[in-house]
Amino acid sequence: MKKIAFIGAGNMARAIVIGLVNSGVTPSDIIVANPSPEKRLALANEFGIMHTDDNIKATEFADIIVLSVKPHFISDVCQQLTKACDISQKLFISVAAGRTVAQIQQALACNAAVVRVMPNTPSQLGFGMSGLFASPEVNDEQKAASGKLMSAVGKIIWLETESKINDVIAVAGSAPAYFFLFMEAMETHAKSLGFTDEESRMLVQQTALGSAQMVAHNSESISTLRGNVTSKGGTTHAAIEQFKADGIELMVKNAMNAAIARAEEMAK
Ligand SMILES: NC(=O)C1=CN([C@@H]2O[C@H](COP(=O)(O)OP(=O)(O)OC[C@H]3O[C@@H](n4cnc5c(N)ncnc54)[C@H](O)[C@@H]3O)[C@@H](O)[C@H]2O)C=CC1
Ligand SMILES: O=C(O)[C@@H]1CCC=N1
Repeated sequence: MKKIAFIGAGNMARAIVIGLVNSGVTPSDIIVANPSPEKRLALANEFGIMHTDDNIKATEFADIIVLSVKPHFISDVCQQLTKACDISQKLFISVAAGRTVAQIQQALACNAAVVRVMPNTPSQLGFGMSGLFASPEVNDEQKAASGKLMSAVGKIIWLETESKINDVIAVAGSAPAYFFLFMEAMETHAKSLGFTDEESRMLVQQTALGSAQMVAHNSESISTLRGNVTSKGGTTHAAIEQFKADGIELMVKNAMNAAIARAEEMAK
């Protein structure tokens, strides 16, 4: 594996670093740069990776630079990196939502090889789902390296067009939060039904885990799995009909489209 620098040591960088180290990448081949010490020191102490407060040093150390700062910092960070040694041969991987290849290359002041990745936080457990788009400047070796890097933390799909990144945001990048919201709502009502905090958490957690495992381990459609739980005229039927009457399909579609619209707006 090549040397990898993370610029920004927040949630997403942490998720990918944990996944990489757990998948066997040598910790001393990873460096994380962050101006404030807390998050980078926590990562360095927990996983034995290198750390610095200097983005340029991290960039000079690595072959692959993972841009993992908030979208509104991407341009400033890239402009700063142009002061590092020759960056033209490095591979830049951006996980930022709403920042295009063209914007990144403009800030880097060169037609650098850029792979846009839209990962999600389950990457920290090796259960990530990422969509990847490679700019035309990315060569076969760099494409393979970025695919290998993200495959270390979950499943990947390659995208033919950059705009599909926004669709991946809606279906996977933002989506863990949708499931958490649903689980939170169930947990809250379980408590109001009189279960203890611990019982509520376990009831919801184990049911979500079991359901996801059933989807992963069955070839039947998700719709069939739902049907198998739903006895005609029974309790599940009553619940599902209530969800439908309250407009769950439209709610989900509108929420996903809102994520896409926001990503498009952020790219302007
Ligand atoms: N959190 C998520 O579930 C996902 C996030 N993303 C993308 O990942 C990127 C990072 O998001 P999070 O990790 O959630 O944010 P975060 O706020 O947790 O982490 C960003 C980190 O960057 C650091 N930082 C700020 N300015 C910096 C600079 N000039 N140089 C170096 N580091 C700097 C901050 O101190 C912070 O630790 C965003 O662009 C977001 O769109 C993509 C997919 C999923
Ligand atoms: O909320 C966001 O903008 C980022 C991108 C996908 C997940 N978190």
